[in-house]
Amino acid sequence: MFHSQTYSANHHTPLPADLHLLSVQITAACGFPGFSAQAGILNYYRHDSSLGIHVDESELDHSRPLLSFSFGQSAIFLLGGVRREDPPTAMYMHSGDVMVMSGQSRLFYHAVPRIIPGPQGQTALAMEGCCMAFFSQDSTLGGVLSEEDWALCTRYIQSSRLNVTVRQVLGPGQRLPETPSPPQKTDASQVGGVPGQTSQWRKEEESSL
Ligand SMILES: O=C(O)CCC(=O)C(=O)O
Ligand SMILES: [Fe+2]
Repeated sequence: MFHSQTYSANHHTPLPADLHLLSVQITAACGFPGFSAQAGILNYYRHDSSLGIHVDESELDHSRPLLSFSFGQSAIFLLGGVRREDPPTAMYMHSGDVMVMSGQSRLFYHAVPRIIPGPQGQTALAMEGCCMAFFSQDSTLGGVLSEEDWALCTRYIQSSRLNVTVRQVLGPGQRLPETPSPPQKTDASQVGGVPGQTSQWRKEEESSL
């Protein structure tokens, strides 16, 4: 079952600057200027993983779009409606796909019931196309990954799916409460991060569909 999360003003790791810029550019191109990428959540899926039905409503401002980037193996994504019982539309999410949930769909129920192998060869290609650019020399993360680490990531993504969602948490004039939760685990997202923007890590959990 998916548990709701809360954002904290005092416990966060910075969001990678590249991911921030990419999110701002995609949302602007989709007609949503002024988006601020304030939080990121990473979902790791093995071949037998799933994500239960939920609505992303932990953010304080729901009027801003939510972006979802997919890498590695494919997924079946179910997009429902505002009510849990609304019949869902099933769609594939392949490596390199970006989904923008905006307007009404920002608060639609959704779930990931199945991970399926990506189209032959496309996983590796999308990895190269998307992630090489992400970790390129021009990038703030450039040079961070050794060849050995890169080989490890490539192997990992050949049997797993990685999904990154990027959200704007606060509307104009809104502030996060300070919370006493323990500091989050540190990771590569701290390199070249955007101060004041959050990166959270969520392990996927079994579906309750
Ligand atoms: O993995 C996905 O495609 C969906 C992730 C998701 O719904 C979320 O992070 O809230
Ligand atoms: Fe979600």
